[in-house]
Parts: sequence; C-alpha cells; structure tokens
Amino acid sequence: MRGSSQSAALLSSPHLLHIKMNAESLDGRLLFAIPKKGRLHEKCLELLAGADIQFRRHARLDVCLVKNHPIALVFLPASDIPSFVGKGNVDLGITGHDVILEAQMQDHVTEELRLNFGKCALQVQVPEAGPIKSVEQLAGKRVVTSFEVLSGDYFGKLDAQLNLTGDTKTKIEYVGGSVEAACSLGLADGIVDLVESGDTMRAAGLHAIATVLQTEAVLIKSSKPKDPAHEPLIRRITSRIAGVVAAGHYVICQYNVKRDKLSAATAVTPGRRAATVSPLEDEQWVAVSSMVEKSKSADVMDQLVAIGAEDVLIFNLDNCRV
Ligand SMILES: Nc1ncnc2c1ncn2[C@@H]1O[C@H](COP(=O)(O)OP(=O)(O)OP(=O)(O)O)[C@@H](O)[C@H]1O
Ligand SMILES: O=P(O)(O)OC[C@H]1O[C@H](OP(=O)(O)OP(=O)(O)O)[C@H](O)[C@@H]1O
Repeated sequence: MRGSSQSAALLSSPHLLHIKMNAESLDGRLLFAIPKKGRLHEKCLELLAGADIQFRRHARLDVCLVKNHPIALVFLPASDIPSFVGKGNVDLGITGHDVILEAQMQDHVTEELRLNFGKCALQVQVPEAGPIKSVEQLAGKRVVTSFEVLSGDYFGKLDAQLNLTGDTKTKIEYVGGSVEAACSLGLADGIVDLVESGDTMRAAGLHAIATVLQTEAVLIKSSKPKDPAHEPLIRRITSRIAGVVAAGHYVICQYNVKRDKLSAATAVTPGRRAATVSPLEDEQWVAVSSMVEKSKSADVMDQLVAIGAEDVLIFNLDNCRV
C-alpha cells in the first residue's frame, strides 16, 4: 500500500521521528511540504490561507493534518524539500528554484508554478575595496558559499575556460550560514550568496561581480508521482494557489471616461480579455473596469488622468481564477 510505505519513508527522516504516533492518520493523504522556517515560511502560510487550506499546527510538531482536505502538511527545511518531493516521499512542496538545482533534483521534480515571492539572485561577491574586479580574477582563488554545487558548476566552467587545472583550480568551501563574513574573516577571496535588497552584501563591504542564477519560490511535484489517485487533488490545489498568486499580481482599475476618449483609455487598460464597459446615466460618459498589473497601476492611473478619465479607483483582489 502506497500510503503506508510513504508514511514509513517519512518516519525514517530524522526531522519527523516525533510524529510517529500520527502515522496512521497520514495514510491516504496527499503530503505537502512547506518550509518550516526562514525566508519562505511566512509567505507559504499566507498562500495556504488564501487557498483555504485549513490546519492547526501544534507547537513543535512538523506534521499536521489539514481539516478541510485529505492533505497532511509536512514542515521541513527548505533545502530538504526537493529531495523529499523528488524521491516521492511527499507529493507536493514549496521551495526555492535555487534549492532544487543545488539539491540536483531538477530531473526528479516538476516546477508547477512560480509563486512570485522569494525572488533573489545568487551572486558572486568580492570586497568592494579589494583588488579583484572580475570573476576571471577570482578564478583559482578561495570561494566560500552555502551553494557548493551551483558554485562548483559555475567555477568549474570558468576554470576550464581559463585552463586552470589541479591546484590552480578555484577552491570552493562550504559554510552553513553567515557567508558574507567569510572575506573579512580571511577565509575567502570571494563568496557566492543570495542577494535581494543588497543590504547584507553592502553591510559586509562586498559588491557583486557576476550573477550565477535568478531564483524565486516555486510549487513542485514529483516528476514520477507514486500515486496517480492524488492527481485531481494536486490539480485543485495548484489551481487554487495559482489564483492566490494571480490575485497578488493584479488589481482592478475602475474609472469614468467620456465616450469619445474610450478607445484611448481602453488602450491603456485593455484587460486580460477585454475591458468591461458599462453605461452611466449621463450618456456622454461610461464606466470602465479592467484588470491591471499591480506593479504598473500607478503609471496606468497617471495615463488615464492625462486622457481625461475621472474617479480612477484601484481595488486589490482577495482571490481570483484567471
Ligand atoms: N534575502 C532573500 N530574499 C528572498 N528570498 C530569499 C532570500 N534569502 C533566501 N531566499 C530564498 O529562501 C530560500 C531559503 O533561504 P533561507 O535563508 O530562509 O533558508 P533556511 O536555511 O531554510 O533558513 P535559515 O536561514 O533561517 O536557516 C533560499 O534558498 C531562497 O530561495
Ligand atoms: O540582499 P538582502 O536583502 O540583504 O538578503 C540577502 C541575505 O538573505 C539571506 O540570508 P537570511 O537573512 O535569510 O539569513 P541567513 O544568512 O541566516 O540565511 C542570504 O543568505 C543573504 O544573507
């Protein structure tokens, strides 16, 4: 029975020993892995709430049952989620695209959805005041990182291009955290680490000289799901989460405009299929409603006002299916 073997595999994980007493209740449930802490955790909880996946997590328990679906949530370190999903121990998961590549699980998981958070870049960084200005100058020296595989690939290719072999190759050393301190501590000539705002990098006196990878959080499923019976539920959850992500991406823009300016205005707010145009009591005017990308809404409002639109309103979406 797949449910039992899946539970047994989960329970062999050191993270999950203390949920043994719950093993029976996991059987038959779709297992969905969520980062248990770190940068992605809170955003994942918001997604679950938006998708109406209801649960109560008891303090310190890494597995909890969803009340309104046959799902169990499994809280794991983000870095372990690709291999749990890739090996089929859990059915669905959320983690970073970077983490999937670092775990070398890209051939074992399918990225179902980009989630529009956890966006950052994996960058090669060196001391701003130091002599190294390019990755070619850094090649052959000491690089400290938490991303050994991705950094190894990156510098491996660079070493090959520069004909660096044996002892002259770049030395990649792993550290589990505080990577940005490695140069000032004398451990490294450069580092490879994630950058979002750049605050950590600048505070450590570093600057970026190359980008290894752009990443964001993704919803993943196993490329070879063990239980096809879970597919409809996976599709439903994926569609709900896609709706929550789209709701964060769009706003509704509503305004009044004179009929003779309507085509200029709808050129600014074409909507996804078409703008909704409704008559007003004043026959010279119409009301227009349209979905607009949130990041462009301020520009769109400026353009509408310049065209002569009035009462321009922006509404956030709680949820949608588009
Ligand atoms: N500054 C950031 N901005 C956006 N996304 C980030 C940032 N840092 C990390 N991430 C994303 O979150 C993932 C997990 O990173 P995080 O540092 O939270 O890992 P963790 O090791 O699980 O947590 P912790 O650092 O608390 O131990 C990263 O692989 C990346 O995809
Ligand atoms: O460009 P920034 O916005 O400053 O973000 C980058 C920092 O975020 C991540 O670490 P995090 O703060 O999650 O903690 P960690 O070092 O413990 O992983 C990453 O490792 C960087 O240190």
